[in-house]
Amino acid sequence: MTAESLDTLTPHPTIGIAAATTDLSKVYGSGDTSVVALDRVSIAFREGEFTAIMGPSGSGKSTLMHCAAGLDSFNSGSVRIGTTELGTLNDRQLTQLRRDRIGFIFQAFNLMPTLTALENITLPLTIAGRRPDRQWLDRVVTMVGLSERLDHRPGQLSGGQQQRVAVARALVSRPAIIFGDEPTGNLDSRAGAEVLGFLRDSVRELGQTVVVVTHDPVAAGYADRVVFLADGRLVDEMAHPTPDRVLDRMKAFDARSRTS
Ligand SMILES: Nc1ncnc2c1ncn2[C@@H]1O[C@H](COP(=O)(O)OP(=O)(O)OP(=O)(O)O)[C@@H](O)[C@H]1O
Repeated sequence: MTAESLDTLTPHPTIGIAAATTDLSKVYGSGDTSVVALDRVSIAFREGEFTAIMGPSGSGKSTLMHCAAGLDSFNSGSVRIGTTELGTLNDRQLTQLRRDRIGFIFQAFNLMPTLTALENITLPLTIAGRRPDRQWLDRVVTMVGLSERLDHRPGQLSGGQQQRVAVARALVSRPAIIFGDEPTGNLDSRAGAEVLGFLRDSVRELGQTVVVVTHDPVAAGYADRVVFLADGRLVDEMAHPTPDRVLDRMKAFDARSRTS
């Protein structure tokens, strides 16, 4: 094969990529007490793909997510959302980008207790001074099964329902990417499965890009691919994961780290 024909097979690096990091490094502290949380991590999150980030405790999962989502600063390398390099933005622009282009789902739901489910879902749009697209809002609310609960406040909803409100809130502004930090960590397995099912539906039916950090092989089984971190480095990747295969891979890492 000629170099020319090879080149035509190589996808353009920005097309179809919702977010990417290149040689991303993050160090906490300085001197003897410094910790390298991320060590030159390069990863791309393709549009319309569901990625799970896994790895042992302290391997850098949350740090990677926070840096990729513009929630945390980094020491070197670069992060982009779509074609926007985060390093070129000032604080105001970064806040705006997070608000308009990124959806967040946290373990602790982070809903406003005094607002109804509907008001919570539309809050990012209200803050941005945008009107909800009624059809889209209806589609999102129906997809997460909240049509009958829109007037309820978070305190009147189960944990699973509250997280579904958070999923709808993340989806409603049609962000370039949704980041979830242990989004099912506070839910029982049934409610967790529902929330993960909705996230997967949003990828399949709405073309949403989703990235979640998780410890749970069952949760990772909902993703299109799993990336594994260890000691701040990307060490492995698995396409079309199943919980059993993910568990086997994690056991293999554990065995290797015990013998090294
Ligand atoms: N604010 C901080 N100050 C100092 N060190 C930190 C800070 N936050 C994280 N670290 C360190 O950076 C490394 C990566 O942490 P991180 O929270 O990203 O890992 P994680 O894989 O998400 O862990 P877990 O699964 O336990 O949540 C760890 O060694 C951690 O102790």
